[in-house]
Amino acid sequence: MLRWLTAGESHGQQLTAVLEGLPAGVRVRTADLDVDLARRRLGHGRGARMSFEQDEVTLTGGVRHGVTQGGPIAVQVGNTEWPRWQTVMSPDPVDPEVLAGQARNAPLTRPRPGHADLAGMQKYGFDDARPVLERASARETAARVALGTIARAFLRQALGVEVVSHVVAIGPVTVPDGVVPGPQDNPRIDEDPVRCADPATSAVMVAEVDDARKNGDTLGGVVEVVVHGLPPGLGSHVHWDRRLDSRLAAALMGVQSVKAVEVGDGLETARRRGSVAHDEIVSEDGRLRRVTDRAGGIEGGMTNGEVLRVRAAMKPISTVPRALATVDVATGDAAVAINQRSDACAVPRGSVVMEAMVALVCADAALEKFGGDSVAETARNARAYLDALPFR
Ligand SMILES: Cc1cc2nc3c(=O)[nH]c(=O)nc-3n(C[C@H](O)[C@H](O)[C@H](O)COP(=O)(O)O)c2cc1C
Ligand SMILES: C=C(O[C@@H]1CC(C(=O)O)=C[C@@H](OP(=O)(O)O)[C@H]1O)C(=O)O
Repeated sequence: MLRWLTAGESHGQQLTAVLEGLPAGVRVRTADLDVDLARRRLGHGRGARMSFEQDEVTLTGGVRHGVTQGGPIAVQVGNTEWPRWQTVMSPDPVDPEVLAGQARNAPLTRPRPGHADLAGMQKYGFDDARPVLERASARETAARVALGTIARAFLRQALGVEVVSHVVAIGPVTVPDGVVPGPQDNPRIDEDPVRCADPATSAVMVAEVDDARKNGDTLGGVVEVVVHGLPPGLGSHVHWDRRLDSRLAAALMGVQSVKAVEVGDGLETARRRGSVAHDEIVSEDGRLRRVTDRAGGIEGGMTNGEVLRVRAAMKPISTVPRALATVDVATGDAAVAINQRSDACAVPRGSVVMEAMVALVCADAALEKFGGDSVAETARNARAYLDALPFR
């Protein structure tokens, strides 16, 4: 079983992530993590913080000379902004007089509709939203992306699997049907300002983001993660919580701002008749193949050997510059919500986070099926399984 956990606050000293259960022998370097962390900071619509802050990544456990050792893998992602926050976010008590002189420490009492502020303050009995937003913030996704890079390296080296993603909608602007990136398409998609695989749609998306920003507004959208090369039979049809679709949905819904997940053609499938909703099976040169991939590569909660496709819908950012109505909980008076700097649209960055979550879940499902204390053993077990498949 693969397990992972993150700790750390948005303006804290660093994020910490631990990944446990990965076999030995996976080749991964700090520079690989840097690449994905840099991808997570890009995208038209990103906020100011993305340009001035850096992710300082350090592998502090489980990897030696560029190879995993079988033990828990620990990663730190340092915040280069820490020197400006070290008083306000100090883990140890600070002289109240010093703290009082810090504008940054002023209590945040105007909760943002759509953010975690109010519910978190009520739940924990805080009179300041600071501790809530510090942990609710999607800054935490940097730690998940770092772990996702390691899971992706395992999938590639054990099974030849590639995880890619693209933005399929920003606000009302949607890519045409049938745009599905190939296994090597991530670098090309990374070059697009909104990580859209269709250049014509990308231009309209960029204009939509510009228009929202000009009007003091924010946008959400939909990303699709596509996984090439998964063998059939990952996941399970026998228990609800072992189904791969339920695990993917939970992992994607666990990303800040995700409000819906679709597998394959998802909601559209529900509107179709059965005769045009499924993927018919044909035999070609002695191999079984699907004519279409409407199911997104999952049937009965298991991979079916086709390309896996899952979509996650992100709501618009809740720190809306044209601030929303709220109540100042310190006074009970009507107010406008906290409105600091914010992304206008985080969907392109979000797609890199969703890739990481899908890579982690697929790696977990692969280890459940094939096991292995070394990546070579996992690969050997997978090959033996594939060679013995009764219907290929
Ligand atoms: C990559 C990414 C970047 C985000 N950036 C912001 C942001 O700049 N401002 C903001 O208010 N929310 C941002 N969010 C969304 C909030 O973190 C999220 O809405 C909040 O934690 C409440 O959780 P919920 O939307 O799941 O209910 C971002 C989300 C992601 C995935
Ligand atoms: C820092 C990151 O994203 C942050 C996520 C976020 C939120 O509320 O989720 C709010 C913003 O932070 P701040 O309010 O300090 O400007 C984003 O910049 C990051 O992704 O690395």
